[in-house]
Amino acid sequence: MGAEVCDGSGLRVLALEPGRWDSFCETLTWHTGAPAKPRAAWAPMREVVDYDRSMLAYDGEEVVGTMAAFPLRVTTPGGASVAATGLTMATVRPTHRRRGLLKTMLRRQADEAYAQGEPLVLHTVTDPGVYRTIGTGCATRQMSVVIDTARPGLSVPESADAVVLRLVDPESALERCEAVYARKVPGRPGMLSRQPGWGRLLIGSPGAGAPVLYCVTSEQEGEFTGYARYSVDADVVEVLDVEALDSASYAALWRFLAELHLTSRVSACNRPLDDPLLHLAPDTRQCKATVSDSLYVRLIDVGKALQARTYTHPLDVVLDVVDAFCPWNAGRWRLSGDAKGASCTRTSDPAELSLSSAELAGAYLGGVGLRALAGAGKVRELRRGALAEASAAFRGDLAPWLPFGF
Ligand SMILES: CC(=O)SCCNC(=O)CCNC(=O)[C@H](O)C(C)(C)COP(=O)(O)OP(=O)(O)OC[C@H]1O[C@@H](n2cnc3c(N)ncnc32)[C@H](O)[C@@H]1OP(=O)(O)O
Repeated sequence: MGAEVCDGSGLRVLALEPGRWDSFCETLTWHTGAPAKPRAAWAPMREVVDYDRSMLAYDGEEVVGTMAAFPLRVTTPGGASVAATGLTMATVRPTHRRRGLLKTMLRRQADEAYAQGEPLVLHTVTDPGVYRTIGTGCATRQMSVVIDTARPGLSVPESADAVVLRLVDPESALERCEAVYARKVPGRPGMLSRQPGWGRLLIGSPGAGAPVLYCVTSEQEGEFTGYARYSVDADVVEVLDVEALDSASYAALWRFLAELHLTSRVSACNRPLDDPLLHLAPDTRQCKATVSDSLYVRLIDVGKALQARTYTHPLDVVLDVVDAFCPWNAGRWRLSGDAKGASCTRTSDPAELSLSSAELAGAYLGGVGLRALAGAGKVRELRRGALAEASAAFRGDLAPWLPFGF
């Protein structure tokens, strides 16, 4: 990545050199006012960051902007695994804000992704309104759930009694946990495959004062079938993650968490909106759930992106896309697809639905209905019936979900 002058005042954007990782992390902490972390806490990220695509912005010799990039693969509806750069840790020094620096960095990312044939970029963001200005849409939501375990226990199927649970050191079980996770990834849109360093990064490094992380694993007939990782804070079980290959193991793991001695609540901050967990509680009000936005998607190449997923019902529709930030996407596209595959090509046929790239990105993984967006005036139906057809075809059976932050 070469240098670029941002606004004629000497600002430059350069690729992050590997030797500057520590200063990158310290700068972003300083820019956001977040509590400082020791260098060791950031170290595992070194292994998974894409240095060529990560950026530092300079004013003279002074660093005034940061953006980290991670090479990721995301599951789309239908189970395809699509390469996509994940962008995060985007900060601009308070003295340099509102001068277009973030937009310059995102412009570089979009151009580079397009040149490399990547159909999407992914974002986790702290200010969605700012990212909306470049056409990103919120494509997944997550549920934070607190279960009152002082009330009746979870109602698990009898098959859970045959599941063998073991309490193990998270590090020693890491490889087997990652293998289970990898098998889950194609099954739900929004899930990211993890390159080796990510697993290590998630469980963190034990440090003085850090809560102890436990891992309970499940087995059936000698086969490793799942895991839950958690810590305990007073009477609350704080769940990091739970994955299982079958419903009996899943129920057994949650029952274990709910029955830990001297605890009265289980708190899991990131679960899919349609988590079967909600159906394990005998009393619906035992689970207090709150929903928040999670993964943001920017469609870099509308044609390639819409072809990289399948559609729940047969669909043939002409979309008129409004896209100021990636103008190569703007205009009409004929999208034809079904549960087996899709084609999306340029057309001069009359438009049947009109929407912005941000709305299309929000609906892309199947979590947001086009009809709901139309109800808010964000999608216009130009052929009667096109909205209902497209909305049903875009939606899927499972809620898309981003299982871990990047
Ligand atoms: C998940 C993570 O990224 S972790 C990092 C956490 N990040 C932070 O805590 C960020 C703290 N804030 C910042 O660093 C900066 O304010 C940023 C990165 C959000 C914005 O950087 P800037 O360089 O100021 O943004 P830039 O000038 O490029 O503006 C981009 C667009 O957002 C809009 N915008 C920027 N800041 C604001 C704001 N505070 N309020 C409303 N709109 C805003 C701009 O108007 C512009 O839109 P436009 O082109 O349509 O006018």
